[in-house]
Amino acid sequence: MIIKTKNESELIDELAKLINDKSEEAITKNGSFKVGVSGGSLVKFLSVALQNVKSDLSKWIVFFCDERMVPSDSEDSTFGAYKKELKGKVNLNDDQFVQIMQGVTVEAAAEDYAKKLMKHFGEVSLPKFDMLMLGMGPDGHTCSLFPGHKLLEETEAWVAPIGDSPKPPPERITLTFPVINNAGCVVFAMAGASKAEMLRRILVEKEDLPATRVELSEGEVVWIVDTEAGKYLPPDHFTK
Ligand SMILES: O=C(O)[C@H](O)[C@@H](O)[C@H](O)[C@H](O)COP(=O)(O)O
Repeated sequence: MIIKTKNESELIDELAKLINDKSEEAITKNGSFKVGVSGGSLVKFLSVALQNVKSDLSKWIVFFCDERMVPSDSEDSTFGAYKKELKGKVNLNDDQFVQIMQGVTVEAAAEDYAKKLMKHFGEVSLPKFDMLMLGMGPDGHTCSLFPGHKLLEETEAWVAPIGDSPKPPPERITLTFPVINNAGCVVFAMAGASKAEMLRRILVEKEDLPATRVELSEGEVVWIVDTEAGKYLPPDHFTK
């Protein structure tokens, strides 16, 4: 589903509506909302959207779709960015974020994060997130899954280490495609002209890029774009 909005503020409203629906559904059914978040521009969108959701935030468990191997007080830390942006605005405690282990190798951090997922999801064949909020970079990457990288072919691990990320910092951990594509819902929220050409290549040309490979086995992928980001998409591509 592709939703076109006039501007960033409308985009944030649509994102908030989707979060309300998905979190309410999950909390009613399972008593918690297990959601994965990315870094980048999403942090700012969420810091506004979450002020307008009616969801019971105390029932949220927040995971990272990818995270950089840097201390949380580093400017590069996604957890650090959320702490800074949400502070005083959104009622999510630090301990509701499932954080990655720092000060160890990327391999050890990925293994530890997979164990943390197992603790929350049980010993299932694949964890099922209620929702993943993904970003897409100018090269079509999503999470820390970059074009042409061997991690695109990962079929076993839930969480993979990456030591050679083309986007700095080089050391990160990331969810893998089997986990991403098992989610109940994925949302990409995109604003600005810098996303327009890549969105066309992904959604119209369907070029084999990481973001194109996000295809859920059961749930729905929702793209929420503003006018600028969606300017090269044909009108018949929009659901709304
Ligand atoms: O570690 C990262 O780099 C981010 O988690 C990444 O996956 C992000 O979601 C995209 O790069 C999009 O970032 P923007 O929304 O800022 O373009």
